[in-house]
Amino acid sequence: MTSSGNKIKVVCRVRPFLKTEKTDESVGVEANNVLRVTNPRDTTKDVKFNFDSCYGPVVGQDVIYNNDVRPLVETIFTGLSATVFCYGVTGAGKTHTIQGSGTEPGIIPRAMEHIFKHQERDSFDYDIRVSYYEIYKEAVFDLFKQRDSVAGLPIREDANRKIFVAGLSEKKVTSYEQFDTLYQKACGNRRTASTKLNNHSSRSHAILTVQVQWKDDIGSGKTWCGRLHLIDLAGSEDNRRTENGKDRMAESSAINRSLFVLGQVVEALNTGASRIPYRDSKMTRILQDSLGGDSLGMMIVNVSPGEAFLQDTHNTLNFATKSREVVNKPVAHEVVEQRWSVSDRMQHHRGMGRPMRSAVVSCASGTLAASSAIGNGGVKRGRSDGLDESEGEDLPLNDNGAHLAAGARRRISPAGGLQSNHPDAASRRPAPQQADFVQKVVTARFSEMEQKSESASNKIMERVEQLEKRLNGKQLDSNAVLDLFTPSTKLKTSRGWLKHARELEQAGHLERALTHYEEALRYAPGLNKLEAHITKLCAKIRREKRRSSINSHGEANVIVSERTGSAPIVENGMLVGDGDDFEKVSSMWLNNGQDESPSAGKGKGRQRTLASTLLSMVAGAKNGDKTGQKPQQLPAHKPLFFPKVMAETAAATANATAANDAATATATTAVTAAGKPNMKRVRLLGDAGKKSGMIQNRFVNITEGSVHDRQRLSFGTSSLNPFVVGGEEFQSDLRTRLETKKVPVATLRATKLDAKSSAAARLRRALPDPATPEDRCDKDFVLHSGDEDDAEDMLLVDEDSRNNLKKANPKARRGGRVPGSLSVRGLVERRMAEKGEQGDEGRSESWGERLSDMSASSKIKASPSTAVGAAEEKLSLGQFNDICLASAVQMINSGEVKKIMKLQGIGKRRAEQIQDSVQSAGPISHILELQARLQFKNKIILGILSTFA
Ligand SMILES: Nc1ncnc2c1ncn2[C@@H]1O[C@H](COP(=O)(O)OP(=O)(O)OP(=O)(O)O)[C@@H](O)[C@H]1O
Repeated sequence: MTSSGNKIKVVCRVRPFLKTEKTDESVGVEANNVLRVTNPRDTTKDVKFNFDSCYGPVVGQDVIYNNDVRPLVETIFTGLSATVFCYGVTGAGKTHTIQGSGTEPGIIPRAMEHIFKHQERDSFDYDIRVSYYEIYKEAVFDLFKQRDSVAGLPIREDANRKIFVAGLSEKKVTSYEQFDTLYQKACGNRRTASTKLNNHSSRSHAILTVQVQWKDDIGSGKTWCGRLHLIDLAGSEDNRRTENGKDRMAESSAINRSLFVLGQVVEALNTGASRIPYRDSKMTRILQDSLGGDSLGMMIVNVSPGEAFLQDTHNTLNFATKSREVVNKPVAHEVVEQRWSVSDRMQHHRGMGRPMRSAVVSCASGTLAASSAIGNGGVKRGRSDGLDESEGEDLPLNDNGAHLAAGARRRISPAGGLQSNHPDAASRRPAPQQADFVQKVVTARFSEMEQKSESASNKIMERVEQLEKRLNGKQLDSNAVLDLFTPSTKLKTSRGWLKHARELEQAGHLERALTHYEEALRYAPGLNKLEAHITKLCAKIRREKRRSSINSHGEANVIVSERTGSAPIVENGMLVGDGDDFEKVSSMWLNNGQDESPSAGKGKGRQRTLASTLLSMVAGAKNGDKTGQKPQQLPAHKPLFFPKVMAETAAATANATAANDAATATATTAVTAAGKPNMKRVRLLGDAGKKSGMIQNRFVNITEGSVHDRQRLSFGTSSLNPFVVGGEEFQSDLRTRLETKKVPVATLRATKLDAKSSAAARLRRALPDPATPEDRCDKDFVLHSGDEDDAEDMLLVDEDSRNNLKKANPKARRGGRVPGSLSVRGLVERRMAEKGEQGDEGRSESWGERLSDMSASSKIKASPSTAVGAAEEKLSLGQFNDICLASAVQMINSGEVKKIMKLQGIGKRRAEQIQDSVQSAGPISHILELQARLQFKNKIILGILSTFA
């Protein structure tokens, strides 16, 4: 016994070899308390284990009982609680030890006999009650009731934090015979099955609780209550050896899990952990008082002999050794008359009838005086299980798991009933001379408790009243409900959400996990770790979304993130914000414009133009548009990636009569630049010099839908590639990054030339052999930049490569398009050439007309559904290219209402509207417009948009 409590007593028992087993010397008892076991890792060596007692195979049931269990049973007559549990792997002899057989009765029958004999000897009037239940697959079942008719019973905690099984039947027993009848019947209800390792294997943990209650009518007049828990744990199983089928496996995993938790509880108790995981399994919850609680605890470790079980034996003994360190603080329990408890009040308030009126108060064992007992008036209930009166009286438990006893009154000397051999028994035995002192302590504690519970009760009542008022006034929102929860309920709820969140996260459902985590935080605000995890998870979700939406040009498609944010957030160089960020974004641009250095006067102008465009876009979006459609609601809870905002701006500027080319170009360029995860490009826009201007002109052409400069126009490749945007600083930065290979390979790879293109292959051959695939990507990227001049301007091609390029592609020298660049324009040309037509290179021809022309070409027109399918497939593979674009546009232009309906998941009328809208104008601007106005969700549309924007 330590100064602060009692260590759990650990007793080891080795069962004899069974007839079917091969005998050996691997396990043996060396002394009364030393067990020798062959080391499973090195069978030439032995390992020795020390326990309070060790019993070999020939030791009978009576020896163990009399030596170790009897003293513990005696302690219940001092108002203490005691627990004996058998632990070990399957087939090690737990049931034999605790239950025994007809010829060799185990601890339960011996303890009951002992209790009744004690009663006979004693002049006290003991009220003895038993309950017997099992935990099968994490559900509690009453073994005194028929298995089929009962559902799992809940485990609860009473006002004194005592664990009890709610609704469990309790039988009053007055003789051993009466108990035995009940017990034998109940044993038949227990789940057992035959496994390879045990013909009669227990599939559940079984707990018999004996409660002994008496009243001291001579001394203090108090009622005392002692309890004995006798537990047969199910054995841990190695399923490879048991060869369990599906049903047995399910049982086995529940058994193993609860035993694992038991191990964790012991570990936590030994290491002084702040949280002891009692609640992680029903079994540990029930054993809570016996493990580090206020019961006296004894563990019987059952081991099987023989080499075949060496590893199991070793594990069991290691666990048992650890368990020896667990310290309990036993207290004696007094049953007191109690006023209405908090839960009683609540019950009454809810109209659930009268509360019970007794409670158990614990007293530290060292200070408690022994009390004589006289039964008081009891609360009886009619029989519910068909048993006759002689079989035991069935009484309900109150919230505290206590009963009022009934019976005659007799006198006994306080210590008279104690015949303990237990070394600590004397010290725990209450001293009569301390009775007054104890009485005072108990009274003081009780009145303190009463006050506390009174004030808690009042608070709860107040809350309930508030809740009712609000419910009547229908003012209840979820936060109000939250207010009404007690802190512990909040914590429990939070834990529930957390548990689900973790499961979801593990299963890869990140977004659902996130909402669950957020719920958990709502119930338990201020959990820093949780907050940090949520932030991390958000970032992960965004990253994954971005990754999955990189198109073939390495550009991020328009991404709709589910996270909201009050301000634009820069993450990985990408701006993320919610719908309300329109103004913020525009003002940011405006500020940028104002902040431009004098050397970037032009840039400043552009920035301002862009800002005002954005503002007009915002106004347009908020006030509705010319078409008389309903004002568009900016998605409050659908945050937008920055590029989308920019894309909408581009659409607005393209359609606005007041918008000029410069504004359009700036907006479009900005869109492109913003679409890349490098905000430097955006900042550098103001510095863009001649080159930037040239590029802008291209955008003007593209956005306006006319072809000014065919030779320079190359859709979806270099012209739209943000890498070409920017001034010297950006370019040199890019070059450095390329040299150090820090440019994401995916980005570069996405711009790879079509391998089937012979022209591309020719060019590739002309270049020095790239050492790595990444290198090749670099080169391809360069080659695809449009022409040799562009490549040079971008500083991405070294001198040699440039010369090779010139040699391989004489056209490039003249500023012609690089062969193999499969642009839409190229396709148009090709189709026209096939048809024997000369393309009109005049400025008057609109891009829309050309695209329609192209759509009319047989290959694409032949099968619109195939084209759309191909587009979708390409998109899903991240290979969106010009052909996809053309196909998709063609599909929309072809006016297949049903297809639009299907793709957009919208109604027929809406689809017709879209079709009309598309048909009445050039495709590109309208795709953008539709995107902005109608909020297309389809990935093809988003793909198209990102290609243009
Ligand atoms: N001390 C003993 N003396 C004689 N026979 C024993 C002893 N201990 C165990 N046995 C026998 O060993 C076999 C397995 O014992 P038991 O069923 O008690 O194991 P268990 O640990 O309860 O297994 P499970 O966890 O699978 O229920 C039984 O046939 C039992 O009679």
